[in-house]
Amino acid sequence: MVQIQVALDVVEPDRAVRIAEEAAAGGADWIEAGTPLIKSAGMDIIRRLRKIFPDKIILADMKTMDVGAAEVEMAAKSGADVVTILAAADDAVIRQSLLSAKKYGVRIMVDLISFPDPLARAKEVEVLGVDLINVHVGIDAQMTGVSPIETLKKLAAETDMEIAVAGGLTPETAGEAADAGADIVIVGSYIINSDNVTQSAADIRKAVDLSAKSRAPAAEKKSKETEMIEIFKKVSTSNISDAMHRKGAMQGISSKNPGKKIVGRAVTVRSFGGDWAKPVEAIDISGPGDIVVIYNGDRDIAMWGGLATLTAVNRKLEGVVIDGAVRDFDEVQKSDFPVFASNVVPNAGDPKGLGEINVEIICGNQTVNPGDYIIGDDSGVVVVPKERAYEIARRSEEVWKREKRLFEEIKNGKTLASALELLKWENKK
Ligand SMILES: O=C([C@H](O)CO)[C@H](O)[C@H](O)COP(=O)(O)O
Repeated sequence: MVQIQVALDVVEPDRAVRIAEEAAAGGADWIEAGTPLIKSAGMDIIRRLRKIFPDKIILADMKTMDVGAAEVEMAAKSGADVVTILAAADDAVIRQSLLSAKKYGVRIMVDLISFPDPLARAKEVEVLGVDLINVHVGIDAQMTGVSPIETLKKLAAETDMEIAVAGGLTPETAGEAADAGADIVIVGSYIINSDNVTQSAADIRKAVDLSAKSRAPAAEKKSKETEMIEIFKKVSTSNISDAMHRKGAMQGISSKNPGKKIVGRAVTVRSFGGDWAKPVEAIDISGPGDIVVIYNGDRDIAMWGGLATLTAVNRKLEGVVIDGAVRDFDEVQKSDFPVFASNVVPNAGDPKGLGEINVEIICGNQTVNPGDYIIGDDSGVVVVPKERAYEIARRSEEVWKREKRLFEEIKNGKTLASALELLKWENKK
C-alpha cells in the first residue's frame, strides 16, 4: 500500500504536534519532522514525535550535505526511522550515512531536490546502496510551476529503489503519483495549511488508494494565466503583499466603492494637474479584464467622474485606480463600478491632452508597467509585476492557506500569540 507522509514544515513545535495528530487521524502513515521544524526545534522534536507516535514511521528531514555519519547518528538516537541526505552531497557523505544508518538501524532517503540530472544521480546512489529515493521539487521551485510527476514517471520505469515523491502534491497529483509508481507520497502544504487537517489527510489517503482505473479522468490542465487569475480572485491584497515581502502596496489610494474587489491587467496613463483627456481616451482602448491605472499628480483637481465611470461600465472594464482625485461621488457610488482613488473633490480639470497611455508610471508610489497585474480590495491596491505574477499568485495562495489554518486554531481557543509561539520568535537583534 502506498504510504502517506505528512511533512511538518512549520517552525512552532506545539503546532507541529497538533497538526501531526490531526493528520494521523486522517490516515498519514509517516510523520516527517520537516527541515524548518528541525532547524527550529532540533532533535527534541524527533524525540517528542517518537513518544507520541510509537507505531508510526518518523522521518527526519535533515537534508544532510556533509558529515553524514554524525547527522544520521543524531537523528537515529533521537528516534527517527528514516533520515534524508541530499543527492547533491558527495558520494563519500552518502557512503558514510549508509554505514551510520546500518549501525543505528535506520534507513536513508536520498533527496533529489534541485539536482540538475535527477535520473542519472538516482542510478548512481542506487549503486552506492541507497534503497529509498525522493523525487522532490522544493517549495520555492514549485511556485514557478514545476512539478515532480514527469521525473517520477521516468524514474519509476528505471529503478528498483522505493520511491518517494514530494512537491506541492494535492489529492489530484497524489493520485497521479500513486499511479506513476510512487511508494511514499509526501504532502506538506496541502495538509498542514488546511483548515481541516484530518479531512485533507483523508482526501490524500482516498486519492492514492483509488486504483488508476476507478480514478476520474484528470481535469484539463488550466493555463498559468487562468490559474493565476483564479488565485488572485480568491486571496486578499494583504496576502499578496505578504507574499511580496511587504512590497507592491500603493500608498494613499483606497476604494471609493467598498466591497468591490478588482483583479486585472494595467492599462497605464500618465496625465497632469486634472487633465482628463488621456484617462478617458484610455477607457476606449480598454475592455473586460483591464484596469485603467492613472497617475495624475494632483489630489485637489478631479480627473475622473460620473461620465467617465459610465463609459467604463459600458466597456466592461474591471476597474480604475487613480493617483489623484475623483468627483461625482454619488454617481460613482450608484454605479457600483470599482473606483480606487486618493481623494474626492467637486472641481474638475480640463481635457488638454497632455500625457501618455501605456508607459511606465508611478502610481501610489509604486512602479506600474502596462500589463502588470493589479489587485484591489477594501485594504487597498497592490501591483504585481507581470514577469513574477504566477510565482506571486502561488506564494500568496500559500499565505492565504496558512492564515485559514491559523483562523481555525484561534477559533478553537488559541490566541494569535500562543498559536505562533510569538514570545520565542520576537526579534532578538
Ligand atoms: O521537504 C520539503 C521542503 O523542502 C521544505 O522542507 C517539504 O516537506 C516537501 O516539499 C513537502 O511539502 P509540500 O511541497 O508543501 O507538499
